[in-house]
Amino acid sequence: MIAPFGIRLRSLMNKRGALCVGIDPHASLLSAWGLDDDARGLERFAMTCVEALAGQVAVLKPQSAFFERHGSAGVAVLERVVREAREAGALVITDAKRGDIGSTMTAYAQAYLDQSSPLATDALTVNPYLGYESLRPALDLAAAQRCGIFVLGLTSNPEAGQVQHAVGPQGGSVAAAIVAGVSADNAGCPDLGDVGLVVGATIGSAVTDLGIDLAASHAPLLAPGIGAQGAGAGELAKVFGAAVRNVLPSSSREVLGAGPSVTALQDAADRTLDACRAVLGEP
Ligand SMILES: O=C(O)c1cc(=O)[nH]c(=O)n1[C@@H]1O[C@H](COP(=O)(O)O)[C@@H](O)[C@H]1O
Repeated sequence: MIAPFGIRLRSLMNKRGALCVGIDPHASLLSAWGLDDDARGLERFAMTCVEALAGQVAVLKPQSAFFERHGSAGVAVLERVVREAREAGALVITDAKRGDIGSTMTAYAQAYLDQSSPLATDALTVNPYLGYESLRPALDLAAAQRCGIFVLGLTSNPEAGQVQHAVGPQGGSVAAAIVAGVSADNAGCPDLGDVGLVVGATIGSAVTDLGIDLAASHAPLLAPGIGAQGAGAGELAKVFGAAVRNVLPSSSREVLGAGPSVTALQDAADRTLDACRAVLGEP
């Protein structure tokens, strides 16, 4: 039987280095690559990313919205991207940030995590702000299918603190309550668990300010915000402190902007990985 997601992720981070490249086919990037903003351009763009990077980086993270905006033809491209990236040896996190009442969450979980679904992936980003327990159907199906879940914790957008830093009735922040839920689900894992957290590389001192112990959660820590949103590898040590070993830095636009040349994309990913390694150390 396939190993649980956290074990597969650690093993690939050790082998290929801790880097996730996001496949975010913005209209402006399609244009910069000389492609039309339609499903054919999308397919060319996304499959070039797969060709360049799926055999090289540990994780690829296609962002569903950029595929959905091309309708059913775009979703068909997403299916192909996820399938072929996995076949080429990368782990795939589908970034769809799903979140709904539990009964609907079951259907989202089946769409992405049931390994017989056309959209079957290794891990899914989810939004816990309907309450952590609303995610339970996805957490359960992920565990049964040896998949991962990445729960939004402290996101990289500037307005995130309005909700995530807010103090709840028990006196702790909303984000700390989400991290507590993740920690409970990963309890007993010796290293990385299957339930990750999304913590932006742009958030400065929020983790320490809110008294959050990320290392104790055993969560893989997906850290977007490297590059286009202004964070560099240098921010990682400051944001994550003792948890840096569990960080999976993520960059989309900065790497994608190097295309459409396959070798230029590979070099850009290598440069980002080298910069992160200088901070995170060798795995
Ligand atoms: O879940 C994410 O990946 C995510 C969380 C977050 O807090 N901030 C964030 O930017 N992202 C995603 O990361 C990608 C942005 O990457 P850049 O182009 O490198 O800025 C987009 O797909 C975002 O949806």
